[in-house]
This record gives sequence, C-alpha cells and structure tokens, in this order.
Amino acid sequence: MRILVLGAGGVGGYFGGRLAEKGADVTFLVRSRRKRQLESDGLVIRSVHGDVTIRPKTITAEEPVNAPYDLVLFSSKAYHLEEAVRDLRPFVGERTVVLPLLNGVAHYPVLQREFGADRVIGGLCFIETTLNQEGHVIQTSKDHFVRFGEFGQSQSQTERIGQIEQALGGTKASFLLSDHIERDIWHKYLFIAVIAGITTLMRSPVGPIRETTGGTEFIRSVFREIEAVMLAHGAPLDGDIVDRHMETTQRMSFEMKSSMLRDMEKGYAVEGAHLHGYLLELAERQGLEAPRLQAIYHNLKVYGSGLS
Ligand SMILES: NC(=O)C1=CN([C@@H]2O[C@H](COP(=O)(O)OP(=O)(O)OC[C@H]3O[C@@H](n4cnc5c(N)ncnc54)[C@H](OP(=O)(O)O)[C@@H]3O)[C@@H](O)[C@H]2O)C=CC1
Ligand SMILES: CC(C)(CO)C(=O)C(=O)O
Repeated sequence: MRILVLGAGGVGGYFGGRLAEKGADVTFLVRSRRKRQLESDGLVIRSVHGDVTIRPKTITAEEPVNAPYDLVLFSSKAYHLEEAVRDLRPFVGERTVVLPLLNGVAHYPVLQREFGADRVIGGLCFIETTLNQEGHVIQTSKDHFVRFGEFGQSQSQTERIGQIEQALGGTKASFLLSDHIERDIWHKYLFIAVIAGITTLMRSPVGPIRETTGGTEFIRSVFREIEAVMLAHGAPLDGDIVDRHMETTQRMSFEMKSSMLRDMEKGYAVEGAHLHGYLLELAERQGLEAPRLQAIYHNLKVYGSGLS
C-alpha cells in the first residue's frame, strides 16, 4: 500500500516515521524548508519508545505527481487546512482514502467536500510529540496510538479498512481499528478542548491546575460545560465520558502539557478557532451559555492577536 503522509511535524513525522521504520512504502508531502531539513538530517525521532533516524521519501506540491496514493495520513494543523487540502489534491485518486489525525471535528466537512465523503475515514491520535529547533521529532508520552475507522451506520469492516489495518499494523506505535470512530472522535474532542483549554488559560501543566484547592472541581465543571454543548449538538457521547476523562486527568503526570500549550510557549499559532471557537458556534446555535469556554477562547484570541 502506498502511503502519503501530509506534514512531517510532531504527529505526521512520528506516525509516518514508525511506518517507514517497519518498511512500509511511505512518502512525506512536505513544504520546501522541511524537505531540505529531512534531506540533510533525515527524519530523526527521539522517543521514549525508541529512537530512530530514517532517510524518508519526500515530495513537495511543486514536484510532478507520481500517481495517486492508496492512503493519506493527514496531519497539518487546522489553520493550514485550506492550503494543505489544495496541495494534496493532485495526489488523491479515485481509490485514495484520507485518514485525518487533527484534533477536533471541524476539518471533516472541509475534507469531505474537497475529496468526497466516501474517501474520508475517521481518525484521531493520542500522543505527546513535538518538533525541536533542529526539526527532530521529540515524543514523550506512554500513549502513542492512532484510532481509525469507517464512518456510517454499518460500522462494518469494509474490505478497504481491513487492508488499511493490515498496512498500518506491526509498527512500534499502535494503529487501532475502531467500530465507533465518530464517538471516539467526539470523546477525544471533549478531552482536548478541556485539557488544551485549561492549560493555555492557566499557562500551566495539568498538575498545578488539578492540585490547587478547587482545581479538580473546576476541571470537572469545564468538562460538564463542553459536554452539554456537544450533547445539545447531537454528538454521540457516552453517559460516563466525563467521569472517564476525569480519571484520565487525575492519572496524567504533574508536568503534562497539551500540544497547544507547548505551541504557545514557542510563540506559534494555535488552533483556538478550530477547537474552542467552533464549540462556541455550536453553543450559540443551541442558545447555550458557555462562560468557561468563552474565557478559554478569549484568552486564545488575545494570545493570537499578539503574534506577528
Ligand atoms: N503534537 C501532539 O502532541 C498532538 C497533536 N495533535 C493534533 O495533530 C495535528 C498536527 O499537530 P502537530 O503534528 O503537533 O503539528 P506540527 O505543527 O508539529 O506539524 C504540522 C506539519 O504540517 C505541515 N504542513 C502544513 N501545511 C502543509 C502543506 N500545505 N503541505 C505539507 N505540509 C504542511 C507543517 O509543515 P511546515 O514545517 O512546512 O510548517 C508541519 O510540519 C493538530 O491538529 C494537533 O492538534 C493531536 C494529538 C497530539
Ligand atoms: C492531550 C493530547 C496530548 C493527547 O494526545 C493531545 O491531543 C494534545 O496535546 O494535542
């Protein structure tokens, strides 16, 4: 199976790198600066699950297209979505399947409109990973998995999803096939909206937020507020998801930071409009008040307004 990874950042570099490490046919669709970096140093992964340096196959949107790919792992940031979709267009053929790894949900209609709903499957990932100054992938979490699956009522194991599962199997990371990917995506969205929201609002890792008096109750109240917005919109959340996410939050290391906070610390753009702004749109449509979400998003907008 020919796999194209759009973006060789923290997420795409890591999961694409793990696939290349096991010998899968992987090409990275990158922009020219990243291409030069990968050609000179290789794709360097420093991970708690083992280091590896790969000499990756790379291509840019300016180069001649070498036929469609079977599977695309789509891993740009949300604020690069439009440009990334445009650059990807020539690489997508009749039978190409696009598997997005972005946080949130607002990218799905864009991808489905551009490539056709039947070419886009569901995906998410749990991992802590980032690029350092040298462009090396620094991966620090115990969790490093992708969940993927077909959308739709049948939830059946289609032939193509079986082939994708086989192609993604056998790496040091986990690629897990899900029978209920839409629910999984919303669960992850709830988790990241809260964890990215509170860590950026407080400019703090999870530990101090959680362990300061009233912190746990505050975190639960943010989960409840965002859960209410999602449920009013019709998101397929499990009844006990807030309890489960709270347990995960209690188990997380004291120093755990969301990728959004790490990006903020580097002075990079953040995906506030895509994650929290979109939730506020949903709240408004449903006539719901969401004051905590509003504070989170306002903080992100103020941060964004200071970026050059
Ligand atoms: N990092 C993490 O721990 C986690 C991140 N996520 C989510 O995964 C998604 C990706 O995040 P992450 O990997 O951290 O982000 P990064 O910024 O590290 O990587 C994104 C990459 O996309 C590339 N890119 C952007 N536009 C294009 C384009 N047109 N063509 C080719 N490449 C392009 C960028 O390349 P360039 O170098 O040229 O700018 C960059 O390397 C986000 O939605 C994030 O929320 C989810 C779970 C965990
Ligand atoms: C919370 C976490 C680390 C889980 O993958 C994440 O998605 C992020 O920080 O963007």
